Amino acid sequence: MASRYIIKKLEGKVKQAIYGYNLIGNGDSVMVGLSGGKDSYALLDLLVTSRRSLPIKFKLHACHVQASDMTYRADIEFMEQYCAANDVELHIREINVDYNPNDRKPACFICSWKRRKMLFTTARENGCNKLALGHHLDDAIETLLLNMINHSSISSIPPKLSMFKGELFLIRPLTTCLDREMVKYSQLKGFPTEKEQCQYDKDTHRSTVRELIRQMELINRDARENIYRSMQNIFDEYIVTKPKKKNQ
Ligand SMILES: Nc1ncnc2c1ncn2[C@@H]1O[C@H](COP(=O)(O)OP(=O)(O)OP(=O)(O)O)[C@@H](O)[C@H]1O
Repeated sequence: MASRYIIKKLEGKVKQAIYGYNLIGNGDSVMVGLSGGKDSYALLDLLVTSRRSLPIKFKLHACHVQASDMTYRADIEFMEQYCAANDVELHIREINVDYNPNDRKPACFICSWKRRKMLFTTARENGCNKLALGHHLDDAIETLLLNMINHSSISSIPPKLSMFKGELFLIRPLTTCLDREMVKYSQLKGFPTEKEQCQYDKDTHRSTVRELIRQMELINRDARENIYRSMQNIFDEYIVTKPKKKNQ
């Protein structure tokens, strides 16, 4: 009963995001970035379910990008079986991160930049007009806080973003889903976790922000959702604007 509830709840959240943010329409070709982790498997599975249940006709592709010089390895066999059984066209691509420890940029930054580029290229080569990523609510609020702390900006990862003058849209159908819900969903559906972790898999800033959010929940147990919703409630008159310069 509890498992049925969480599955239905997430199906409802994804459906709401699809309609509420106009993420997917008739005739769309959607490519899912499939890392082999719990979030992107859950995303792909929830989109497979949406395609069956919603009156929207769309094609599904999945693309897994493997960094040949990193140790992260996903279960490719499972991916192939899942995609074949669910009418999803799978594309496996390879990149070289070519990380030099003397570089100023961390390995994760270079890897994710090259991976993103490969996802864009593969989506466009296959006529996809949407690229779906498995970011969820926790990712959105962690990014918001990190951008405030590090870049003095109020910005996050939006549910829909136009790229290449509207030729491709980046979409995030899990935008209102919580990380703990994704963990549960993936366990219930029996999705694999990655076979081998990446050797650089330690974003200490993100884990510190995660801990900070847990502390915030001690003040208000709805802190997580409230921080997310605060991006939808910006009161122009009650924020600090930039002061005018002398000659303005
Ligand atoms: N190697 C990859 N190949 C294809 N898509 C990827 C890959 N890595 C990440 N992505 C996409 O980018 C999203 C965000 O990546 P991130 O590394 O933050 O993943 P995550 O939060 O650990 O999610 P997941 O559980 O899906 O790995 C993923 O959900 C997925 O859609």
